[in-house]
Amino acid sequence: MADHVAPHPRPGDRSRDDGKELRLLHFIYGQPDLDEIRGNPQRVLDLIHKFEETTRLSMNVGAGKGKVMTDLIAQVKPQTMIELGGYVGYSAILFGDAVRRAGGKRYFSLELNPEFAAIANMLIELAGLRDFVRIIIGRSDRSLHKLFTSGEVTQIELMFLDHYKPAYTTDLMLCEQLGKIIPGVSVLAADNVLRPGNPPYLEYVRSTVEQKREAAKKGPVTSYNKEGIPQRLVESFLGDEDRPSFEMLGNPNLVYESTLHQPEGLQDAIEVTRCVRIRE
Ligand SMILES: C[S@@+](CC[C@H](N)C(=O)[O-])C[C@H]1O[C@@H](n2cnc3c(N)ncnc32)[C@H](O)[C@@H]1O
Repeated sequence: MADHVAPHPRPGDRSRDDGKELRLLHFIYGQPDLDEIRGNPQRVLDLIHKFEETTRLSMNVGAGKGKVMTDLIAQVKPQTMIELGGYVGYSAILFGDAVRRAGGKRYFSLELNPEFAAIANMLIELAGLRDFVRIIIGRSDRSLHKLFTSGEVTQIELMFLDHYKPAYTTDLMLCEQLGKIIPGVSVLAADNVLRPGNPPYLEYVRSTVEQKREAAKKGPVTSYNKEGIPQRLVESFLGDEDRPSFEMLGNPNLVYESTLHQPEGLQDAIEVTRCVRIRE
């Protein structure tokens, strides 16, 4: 391995490099009734929940917010869904299965950490979703750019944002400037907008066209806005010094309708944002 390649997980990653993700894989593949689990997404998810009774994985979207998403998937019925941040595959299995049941064709899971991606691939295979869910390893902005420029993805139908918190806004701006956010089609669902919180993203998707046009006068965005995002998250995954891979212009003329979906009893919520029209 070239010595300039940073190891995964990087310092600050919340996995704390304690091997719990590998222990999860052993726990699941060590089940005596493995043949009955094969091809059954719910059984794999149940085993992840069981593992979490003793070892907290901490980064899964979880059942409560997961239900918000599976309801949304049943309503939107995307042909293609993209998630930013796959971790060990919990959301890819839950949402990939829901997209398939809703008649969809493909689920892309974009994950930075190749070790997490390898584990997720093994669990997705066990769940019987190998031909449906594709994991793409790398940083989300470059992976999105490649998916768009290769023509594999022509528009955002439903995108789940659950990765490096400061990159939520810039990744959305990248989709906008490449013309992939389509009025009446594109829906965005962002996790962790209350806990730990993502004020720059909420401000962006809730601002008016006038406010965005005003902000755009300052020129392209070349760094991450980290205001109000807890420092431990700013230092996770990409690190405090990191910058977006592209200059982000966005498209200030896109009009969004954005609402918070907070399951009862949870402190966190998912922000669901629909692009409704474009202002000329
Ligand atoms: C909160 S976890 C995702 C949990 C997953 N969606 C679930 O609910 O099962 C965040 C993941 O995003 C990944 N990540 C962080 N920054 C990223 C980036 N810039 N591009 C792609 N993945 C990233 C991390 O490695 C981590 O696995």
